[in-house]
Amino acid sequence: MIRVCIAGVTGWVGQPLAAAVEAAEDLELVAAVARRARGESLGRLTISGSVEDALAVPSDVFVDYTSAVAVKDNVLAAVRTGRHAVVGSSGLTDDDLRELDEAARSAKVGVLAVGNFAITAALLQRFAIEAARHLPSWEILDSAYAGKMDAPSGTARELAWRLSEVRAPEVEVPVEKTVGDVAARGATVNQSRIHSMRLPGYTIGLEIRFGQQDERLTLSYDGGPGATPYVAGTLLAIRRVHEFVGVVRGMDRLL
Ligand SMILES: NC(=O)C1=CN([C@@H]2O[C@H](COP(=O)(O)OP(=O)(O)OC[C@H]3O[C@@H](n4cnc5c(N)ncnc54)[C@H](O)[C@@H]3O)[C@@H](O)[C@H]2O)C=CC1
Ligand SMILES: O=C(O)C1=N[C@H](C(=O)O)C[C@H](O)C1
Repeated sequence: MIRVCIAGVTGWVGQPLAAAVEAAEDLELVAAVARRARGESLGRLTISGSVEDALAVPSDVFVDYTSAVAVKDNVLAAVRTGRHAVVGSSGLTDDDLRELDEAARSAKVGVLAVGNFAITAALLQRFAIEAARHLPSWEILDSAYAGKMDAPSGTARELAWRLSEVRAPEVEVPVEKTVGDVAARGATVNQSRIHSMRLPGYTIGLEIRFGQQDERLTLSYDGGPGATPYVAGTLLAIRRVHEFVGVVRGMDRLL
């Protein structure tokens, strides 16, 4: 039986994830965190108001679906107390992930940090890597709901990082030589250009556009209004994270 602690348990993903953990025969939800629901009951448990309180309960895997502001400290606290961690929350930078990797290695635990647990997003990433081997120029468009606080999205950051392992995209006019406002060229993440839009009416989406003379290729991912796609991927990560030591990024190693 894998004992699970979920931070962000009342959230869009946390809530259905807790129900799925409770329903699984090999998993047990032993602790949960949500600041505003502190003291409320969730099945047999009482929701903790802080990660520190939740980590006082013995558990094997800590799962974070809180926010870009809280995730780093939460996961550091979990790995330092010997928990494997599954990171759903977005907002972690490459430097944050290096710091978490160091902490996880010294505690000999695994951290699976996945920008997007949906299979369709994982497939976009795989197809984009293949395309980048043949097409040297691309830019990334990240779209999300108006209230999403972090940019670029975790999905976009992870894609840029994976593409950097293939090559740096070719650009004709170096971005710093832009005439006008350099910000109009988007953010540079691992050498890829990312343009983030935050608009009402949108949920979450990612597009990568490749271009070369006389032809274009666009790969596009669209997340719908429900959290179901993320729950299945997160359950897989909870079951497999004990196989790793240190930080592992992306769904690839699980597929
Ligand atoms: N990797 C993936 O596949 C996915 C990642 N996400 C990311 O997960 C995060 C959470 O997303 P949602 O579930 O939509 O958020 P949400 O706002 O619906 O829920 C957040 C939950 O975290 C709790 N929370 C917020 N700040 C906290 C803190 N400082 N300490 C303890 N608890 C705290 C809230 O009380 C709530 O229970 C976001 O960063 C989002 O980008 C969301 C969906 C899928
Ligand atoms: O904020 C969200 O909701 C999501 N964020 C993730 C990200 O930052 O990539 C992905 C997920 O599809 C939903």
